[in-house]
Amino acid sequence: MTSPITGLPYVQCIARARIPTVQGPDIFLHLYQNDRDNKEHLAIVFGENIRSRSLFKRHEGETQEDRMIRGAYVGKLYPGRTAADVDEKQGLSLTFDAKTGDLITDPRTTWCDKDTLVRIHSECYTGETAWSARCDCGEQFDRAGKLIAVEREGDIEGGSGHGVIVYLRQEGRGIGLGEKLKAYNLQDLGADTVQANLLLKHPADARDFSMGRAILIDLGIANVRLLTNNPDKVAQVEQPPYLHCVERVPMVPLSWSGDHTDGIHSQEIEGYLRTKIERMGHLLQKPLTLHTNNDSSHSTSLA
Ligand SMILES: Nc1nc2c(ncn2[C@@H]2O[C@H](COP(=O)(O)OP(=O)(O)OP(=O)(O)O)[C@@H](O)[C@H]2O)c(=O)[nH]1
Ligand SMILES: [Zn+2]
Repeated sequence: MTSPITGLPYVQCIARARIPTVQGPDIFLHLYQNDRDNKEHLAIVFGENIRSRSLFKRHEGETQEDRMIRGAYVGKLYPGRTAADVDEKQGLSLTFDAKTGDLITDPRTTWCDKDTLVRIHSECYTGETAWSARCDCGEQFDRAGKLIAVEREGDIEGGSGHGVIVYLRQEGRGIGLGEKLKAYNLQDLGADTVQANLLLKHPADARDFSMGRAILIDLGIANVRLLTNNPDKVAQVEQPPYLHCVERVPMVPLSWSGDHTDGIHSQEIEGYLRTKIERMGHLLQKPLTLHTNNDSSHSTSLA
């Protein structure tokens, strides 16, 4: 199979499951396969009615039980439920094109035509799992989930329980964990995050967001409110006429707000954020407390 949209990878959601979370709302984890790499890219979906077109499409010969096991069900699963396409308890039912098996989208059961809060997140094992204070990935991941769940936080309009975090397996801005660890050693030797990549003969940013676009389109998202500071991501989410960024929602580091006790505090994160602003064009207003390049204690002959 190839994607019907020129240039985009062909993506297929092969399974979805409800995950109750310690943060509050249930999320629906979607696992995607694609025709470009062997990685399992993910979509963390808030809202049962945001539906993957590839997941919900009827497969020839499959039973209602098969569909429930794949996660292609409406409403909520409960012991003894027999139909995937109908949730009798909630009075919900899905309909399909008899010829193609495609889901027919109905606003009573499927999220459509709404501006949707989205984060396109790239994997960061160190920041999300190993508590790294070198980068802000873990904090941004948590904040994205919180902002999608709430109605409003300060002057930011949240997702009120609807939104998507697309989780792309492009660790280390696409260079992989091994190369990122080498880049960290170069950073301890005085290079910044961009210089370290270049010294390793990688581009400053090796990522490709076409997978993210394909996944959002598969989820029926058309108008994106994108949680990011990265202007490149804003540009890369555009796939006219299918997908548009209607708003950029900034992600200001928690350590810059309030009484400065929240968030990540380390010399490394200061250098990282400073480089994102000064060398990668990130749209953040640098606070005065963030040192400039000239007073960095990291400068060595490498820099
Ligand atoms: N090569 C390299 N990758 C890093 C470093 N620090 C973090 N990363 C990776 O950078 C990526 C960060 O991705 P995101 O947080 O999605 O994006 P971003 O470009 O920072 O933009 P925002 O949306 O504003 O957060 C992840 O893949 C991390 O693994 C580093 O020092 N070197
Ligand atoms: Zn990170």
